[in-house]
Amino acid sequence: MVQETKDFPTLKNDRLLKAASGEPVDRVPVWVMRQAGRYLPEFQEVRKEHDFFEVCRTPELACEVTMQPLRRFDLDASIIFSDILVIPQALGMVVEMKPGVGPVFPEPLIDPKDLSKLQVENAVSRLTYVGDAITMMRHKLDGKVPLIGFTGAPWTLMGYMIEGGGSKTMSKAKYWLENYAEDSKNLLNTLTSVIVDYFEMQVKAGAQMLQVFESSADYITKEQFALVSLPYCKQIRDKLRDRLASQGIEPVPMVIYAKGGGHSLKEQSQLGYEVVGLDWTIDPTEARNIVGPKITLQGNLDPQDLYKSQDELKQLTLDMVKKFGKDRYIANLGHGITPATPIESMATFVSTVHSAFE
Ligand SMILES: Cc1c2[nH]c(c1CCC(=O)O)Cc1[nH]c(c(CCC(=O)O)c1C)Cc1[nH]c(c(CCC(=O)O)c1C)Cc1[nH]c(c(C)c1CCC(=O)O)C2
Repeated sequence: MVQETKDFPTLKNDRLLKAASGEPVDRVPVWVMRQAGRYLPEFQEVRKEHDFFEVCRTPELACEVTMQPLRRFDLDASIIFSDILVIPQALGMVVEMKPGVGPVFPEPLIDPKDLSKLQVENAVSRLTYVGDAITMMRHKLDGKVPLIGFTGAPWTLMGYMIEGGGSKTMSKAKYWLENYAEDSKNLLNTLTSVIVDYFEMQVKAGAQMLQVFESSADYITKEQFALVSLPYCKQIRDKLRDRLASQGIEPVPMVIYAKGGGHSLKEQSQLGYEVVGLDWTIDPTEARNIVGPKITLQGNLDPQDLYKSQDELKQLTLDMVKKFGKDRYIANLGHGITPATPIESMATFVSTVHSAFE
């Protein structure tokens, strides 16, 4: 099988990939969701000069901000700087990032007739800048740590496309599920197929692990999760595998992270993903009992714990890591790091994870 499609530098730190495949590690690997972001003054500097999506679309800028946290902290992975909302953009929707507000869609999907406006054909061709950033980043990393690619899951993307931005209730998207069931399915299928193309492109460009962000699982019931999330996340994994195998390309490990999906850990562990990401509401010991020994768990410190004293943070991090144990575990927060987090806390979190079993 073809291992890599490009001539990339040799990987020096493979703890993340070892943990994902269940091999023993010398110490627990750690990275942080949103590790490139507003809590870093150097990120703010870049954002003063450039619009958020301009950073995403310009490989040099995307690589620069991807690199920023790695210069400061002893992280075991990098994640390409981008956003889950580049997929709705590639489908022809306008998405703006408003400071202090978040993402805004001036023209969200109102009812099913709006689906015909989506430019589905060859949507991935409008995302080549992500692949370019990934390839450039693999060279810039010089094998320091692996590079993670990502996508939003279909339900989470559908939510943003219908709500027109963040929502406290997802009431409009849930209205679609109830009242436009067939159209909702069509939309979820469309997103699934774009995501498979997008992940294929990311792997070919050099992504070494892939994470699916189902960040809006917390708005739906366990029953709805089984209908609108699990089957599509499974299809993403299975279709991507087939697609890569047919071209002789080795698959990369995959992470499913469903914020609020703690009610369905068993089901998530049966999707064929190597790693299940946990939010902070789930107890590590319970999670391990539910998923069994053959899945790698990732997570799950409450991002708010980074606002506590350094001593408290150390203790909470140690307690967490000890509960998860050294093997089949990737340390992370239970959701993205928040903008006012003290930089010192990030350093404490990373070094505490690394020293946990010394
Ligand atoms: C739901 C979601 C989005 N984007 C993402 C998710 C899933 C993860 C999660 O649940 O947090 C994923 C994402 N967004 C961003 C990354 C970059 C890679 C990383 O360092 O983790 C990743 C992995 C950059 C970003 N994406 C965004 C920022 C901040 C925007 C800015 O610079 O103004 C960053 C660094 C903006 C964004 N993008 C999105 C929202 C809701 C917001 C606004 C909220 C916020 O500002 O934190 C959509």
